[in-house]
Amino acid sequence: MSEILQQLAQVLEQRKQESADQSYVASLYAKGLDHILKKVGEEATETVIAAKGGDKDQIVYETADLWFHSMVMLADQGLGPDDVLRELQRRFGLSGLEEKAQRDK
Ligand SMILES: N=c1c2ncn([C@@H]3O[C@H](COP(=O)(O)OP(=O)(O)OP(=O)(O)O)[C@@H](O)[C@H]3O)c2ncn1[C@@H]1O[C@H](COP(=O)(O)O)[C@@H](O)[C@H]1O
Repeated sequence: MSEILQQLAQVLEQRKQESADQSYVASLYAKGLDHILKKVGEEATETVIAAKGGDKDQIVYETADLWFHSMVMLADQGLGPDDVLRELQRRFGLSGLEEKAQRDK
């Protein structure tokens, strides 16, 4: 399933060469990092509201918007889904409580 993340990441890279009036992603790059971060914040808020509402379809829809805009932010910063997946892999099996205890030492 993570194949779609790789495919989307490729499209996001290609959109760096395209014009803002032909592509929504290119228009986000053209508006700059602050605008992309504003979209990430908006989509995060909409995801929270959807989860409070409890409608499963709406939660999936808003989370997809949040993941998509987060991926645009990563691409803008020269990063991609592999970087985040590697970090999740590194954490896998390490209890959040243990990790916090190590950090607080
Ligand atoms: N997955 C997405 C995707 N998810 C959401 N969106 C867009 O993100 C926007 C969501 O923002 P809002 O809900 O705030 O709607 P809005 O008011 O129109 O947005 P703003 O004008 O405020 O930015 C909508 O325009 C959606 O169409 C996406 N746009 C593109 N993609 C992927 O990116 C690819 C490249 O897109 P283009 O660059 O547009 O060709 C597409 O083929 C898709 O795979």
